[in-house]
Amino acid sequence: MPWIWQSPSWPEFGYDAQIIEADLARATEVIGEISGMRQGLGAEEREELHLRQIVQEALGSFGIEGVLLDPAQLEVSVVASLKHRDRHAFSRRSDAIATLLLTAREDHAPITAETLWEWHRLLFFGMEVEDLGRWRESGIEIVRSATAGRHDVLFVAPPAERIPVEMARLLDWIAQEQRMPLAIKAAIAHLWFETIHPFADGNGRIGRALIEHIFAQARALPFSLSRQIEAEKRAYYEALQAGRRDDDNRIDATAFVLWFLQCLARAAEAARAEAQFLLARNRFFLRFAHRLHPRQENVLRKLFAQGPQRVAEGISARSYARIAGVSGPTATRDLNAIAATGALRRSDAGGRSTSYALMLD
Ligand SMILES: Nc1ncnc2c1ncn2[C@@H]1O[C@H](COP(=O)(O)OP(=O)(O)OP(=O)(O)O)[C@@H](O)[C@H]1O
Repeated sequence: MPWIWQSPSWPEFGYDAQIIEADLARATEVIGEISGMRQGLGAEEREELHLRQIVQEALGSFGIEGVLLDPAQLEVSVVASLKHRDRHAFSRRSDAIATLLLTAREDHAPITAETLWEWHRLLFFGMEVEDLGRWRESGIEIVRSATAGRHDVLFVAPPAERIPVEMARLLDWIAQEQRMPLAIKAAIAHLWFETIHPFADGNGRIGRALIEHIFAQARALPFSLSRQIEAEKRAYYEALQAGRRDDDNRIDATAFVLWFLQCLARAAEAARAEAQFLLARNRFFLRFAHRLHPRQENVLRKLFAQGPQRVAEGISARSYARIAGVSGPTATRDLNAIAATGALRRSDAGGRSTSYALMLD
């Protein structure tokens, strides 16, 4: 079977503007809403959201099989990278990943082959991988579930000797293309990059960093898209396959572009909920912190750190005692004192199951 890169239309990617129109409008609208919400945050809150975003992205999408990234370690690395953006000496993999993610989002220089090689070195910092920091030197095929002796070849990428020319053409297109809506440009660049599959490993992750980089040319995405792609991996793979239809004189990428825009909107909606939660938390402490004992505030902050679901469950004397490291009677006394400030409301259940709801506005 001839592969798409063997077609005479390669690499003329196109899409049906009418089919994607509504989804493009939706994605643009919700991204705009989040950017607007961010404008309304204080500098500290914005920095916190940014930090969370990078950490989530790294955790959700930049781990390596079998080598888990430690969230706390990663946070330290991201904070350090945010403070010293030009640093080049790392001792840990999490430092290198944090630098990769920040560079992809914040470096406005046109992307070159050297940039991508550098990202590849950062991605695999401290690890032994084939063709580190350069294009792959052997062939690659993408297979579906390779079981002993049998597998379906989904796609064969272009041979290694074509990569320098193919990548030069893609990078040139990224530099030149100015008219296309950014979200569509990012989708096509990603699809094109994955079709070339220029590295021996890490093509998914570098391709996702490329998306962030393209958005950052105008305005960095105010949330993590990689995390959403990771959560929808099966549909993503199908969209990659479906988004390369040979259509006489062009490659019809409509199916992939459509999926990408919808994924973008879902990521933005999740980010909106997170930002709203953060704002509600800040308003909560603004209203009540001055009336709380430091231990009480500390327990409530720990609860918020566990996310919206945990906060919605409220807190019992038992969990308060565990979090604060105090006895049951002290926990009950503290909870009643907090309830007296109006920050908590005691549930009617009573007895051992008594729980206190947090009074968010
Ligand atoms: N049919 C396909 N054609 C082209 N590219 C594909 C296809 N299916 C998957 N891909 C891409 O290949 C990536 C996997 O390639 P590779 O293993 O080199 O990347 P990775 O970064 O190590 O993996 P991951 O994306 O799972 O983190 C997928 O993330 C996807 O972007």
